[in-house]
Amino acid sequence: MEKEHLLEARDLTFQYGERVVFSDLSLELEKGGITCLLGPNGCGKTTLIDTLLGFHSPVKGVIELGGRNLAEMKAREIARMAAYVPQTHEKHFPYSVADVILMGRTAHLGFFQAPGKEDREMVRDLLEKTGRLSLAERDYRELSGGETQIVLILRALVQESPLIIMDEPTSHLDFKNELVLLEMIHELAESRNRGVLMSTHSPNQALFLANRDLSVRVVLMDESGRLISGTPREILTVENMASFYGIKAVQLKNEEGNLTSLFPLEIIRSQT
Ligand SMILES: Nc1ncnc2c1ncn2[C@@H]1O[C@H](COP(=O)(O)OP(=O)(O)OP(=O)(O)O)[C@@H](O)[C@H]1O
Repeated sequence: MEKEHLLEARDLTFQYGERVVFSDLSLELEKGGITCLLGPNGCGKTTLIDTLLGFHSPVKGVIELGGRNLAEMKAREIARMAAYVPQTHEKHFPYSVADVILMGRTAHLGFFQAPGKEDREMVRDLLEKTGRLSLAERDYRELSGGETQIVLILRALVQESPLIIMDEPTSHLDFKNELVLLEMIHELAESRNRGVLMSTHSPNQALFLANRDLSVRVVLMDESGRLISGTPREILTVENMASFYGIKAVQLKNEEGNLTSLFPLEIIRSQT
């Protein structure tokens, strides 16, 4: 059966001035599929995400979102197709948490239309369902890093777009909330057929999702513009950890022999 692409990037090249961050990169994101973007600090994960969302223009290549050329789409059209959870978020105004989440509904409203009762109920239901109702009236500016991240994820969920793109969504989350988010991603992909792209520093998250029978792909980048992609088992090898991160890692497997995690042991120091 032909897979349904939500996003297709072909031969993308991006550079800041003279510095090429990635070149001739191709990527497809499908309904029900999860793509984990991994790579060392500064390799270009955020830059790639920003390019896929139209915040940066590639110097070469084409991005199609929902079958349309991204370069010709308006911000509101992009937001209906793809929700975005940023890594950082400026907090200038004294909005309540409920109001910040409500902003996720903007893509569905007319130009001068205010959110209605149904939109507010949707936000309330989501806060209740996720056990965060106590946050609803808090001043968004006063939230901790982890609470902010949760609110930005909830804002993306009410946007109800077929694709969700998250930039290191677990960077501030505690052990339990990391699992809560992974369960949410699982539900989004499996039950709601959404596509998910997330950058992460934890290869184990890709393995966690893949071991739950989801369609998971890993894209591994490095600072020299090298990029490989495949299933978590194909990409998360000891050899690739040495080659892309310069570390010696061990693979841990469960009783069934499935790879469950990678553990970094030591830095590989050159012999010279
Ligand atoms: N606006 C900019 N102008 C010039 N160079 C930039 C700009 N933003 C990022 N860079 C550089 O581009 C490279 C890729 O940065 P990017 O933030 O995409 O990496 P990353 O993989 O997301 O990093 P991290 O894992 O640390 O979040 C880095 O070398 C960074 O210093």
